[in-house]
Amino acid sequence: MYKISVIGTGYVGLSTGVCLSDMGNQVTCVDIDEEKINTLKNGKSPIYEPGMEDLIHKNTKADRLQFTTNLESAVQNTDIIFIAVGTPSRDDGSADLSFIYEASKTIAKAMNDYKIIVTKSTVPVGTNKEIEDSISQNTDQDFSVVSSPEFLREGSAIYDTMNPDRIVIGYRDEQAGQTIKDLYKDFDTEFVMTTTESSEMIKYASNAFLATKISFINEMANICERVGANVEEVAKGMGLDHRISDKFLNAGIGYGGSCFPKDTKALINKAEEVDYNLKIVKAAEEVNEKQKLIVVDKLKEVLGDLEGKTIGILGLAFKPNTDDIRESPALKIIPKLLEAGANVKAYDPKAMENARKVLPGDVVYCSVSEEVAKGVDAVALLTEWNEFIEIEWKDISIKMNQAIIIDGRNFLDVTYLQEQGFRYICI
Ligand SMILES: NC(=O)c1ccc[n+]([C@@H]2O[C@H](COP(=O)([O-])OP(=O)(O)OC[C@H]3O[C@@H](n4cnc5c(N)ncnc54)[C@H](O)[C@@H]3O)[C@@H](O)[C@H]2O)c1
Ligand SMILES: O=c1ccn([C@@H]2O[C@H](COP(=O)(O)OP(=O)(O)O[C@H]3O[C@H](CO)[C@@H](O)[C@H](O)[C@H]3O)[C@@H](O)[C@H]2O)c(=O)[nH]1
Repeated sequence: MYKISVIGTGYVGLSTGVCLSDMGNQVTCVDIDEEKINTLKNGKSPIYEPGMEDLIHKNTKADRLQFTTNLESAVQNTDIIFIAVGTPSRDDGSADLSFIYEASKTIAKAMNDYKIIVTKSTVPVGTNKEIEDSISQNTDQDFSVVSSPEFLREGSAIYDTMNPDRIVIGYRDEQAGQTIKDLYKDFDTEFVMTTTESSEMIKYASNAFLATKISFINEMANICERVGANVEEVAKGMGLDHRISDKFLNAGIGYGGSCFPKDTKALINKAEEVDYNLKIVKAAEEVNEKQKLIVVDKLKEVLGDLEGKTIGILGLAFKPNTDDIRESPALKIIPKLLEAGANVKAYDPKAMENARKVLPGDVVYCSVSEEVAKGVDAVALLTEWNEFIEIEWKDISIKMNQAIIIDGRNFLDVTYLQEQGFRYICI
């Protein structure tokens, strides 16, 4: 049993803290956001993540998990400190590391004996070394810094934390690296024991590769459309080759979320810093930006001028099973539709509260998906929530001005929809 504190209660911090406590460790989760900590103290999760609240209840009840805003006392009462604060994009694409350095400084000043500090946040190559330097400038205590990037996906954060494909541990101090490995000794997984620099690069290279894979299949989709091929069948045929694999070959309106857009930008920025032109990742990003707006182009193709037309949007989150809307394609598509003079009605099972805070005020939010269809000229599906499959499309078509569906995620059953009289357009 280890005494652990986790700094930051976002997707990564909360999943790390909750899972480490479920594994029998004593865990204190810390955040500077009092509202989040109060929510957590009341047994609620500040983010929508399947299974999260159950684990919060179970482990707080077992007295293994607590929440606080007091970073100093959390540091003093624990031996291993995970940093899981945000590393958002700056305007130039570089990673904003101010939360990392702020947290490192506070940790250093509070340290009362030897600590292992583990960086879970995604940080550019070289940052762990800088964290080490920053801490040693602010303490006389002995400590080790270990890099252990996180690979969880939102929407399956608990499952991914408990069942990782690999655990990467970058270290300078071998014993500290082994201690972190020991934390996960019950996991049946591969451990990559490496330097902090390689560990940092593994995270960025993985995200950049996955983003590139998505942009690649989206470009294939765009060619397929022009030559009469079906990208779904092309992806299936490609994916059967084990060297390619069928994962991350779903064509659609591009990737969003809090990681791929920000991490590709940060990697490009890092490459520029060392005088290297990262052509492939730049192209992946460029393709992705264009891909998001394909829905608008398709709506214009079928409806002509969008002025005065009403569009129903199904899905606002950047992917299903999350309420996260960071970099969601919906945030690009909806303003474009409004700019073109269209009226927009929208529904998302979990993300409407977050969307309301950032989308223009003239979007009309609906309480159920069926309401979105009433009186619209077309429905555009932007997130593949399972509940959209169960919609009684037959009853819906009669409520629409025109029975047109643009499926931005190639998700719905084309044969069934065409049988119901829909004009079905996908990617
Ligand atoms: N979201 C994901 O799916 C995911 C997956 C893998 C890696 N990552 C990486 O993990 C990091 C965290 O991502 P996230 O989405 O969980 O972040 P987030 O932005 O959702 O949450 C970060 C939290 O840290 C808190 N915080 C900031 N400074 C603090 C301080 N000094 N003390 C205590 N709390 C502080 C904030 O209040 C916030 O609640 C990022 O680097 C991200 O790139 C994210
Ligand atoms: O075939 C695919 C797969 C995904 N996406 C899109 O790609 C984005 C990202 O999806 P996903 O990777 O499932 O979600 P994230 O939660 O952003 O997770 C990614 O980013 C995290 C943060 O770094 C990493 O930890 C994860 O390993 C990595 O998958 C979403 O908009 C998806 O709609 C596609 O368009 N096509």
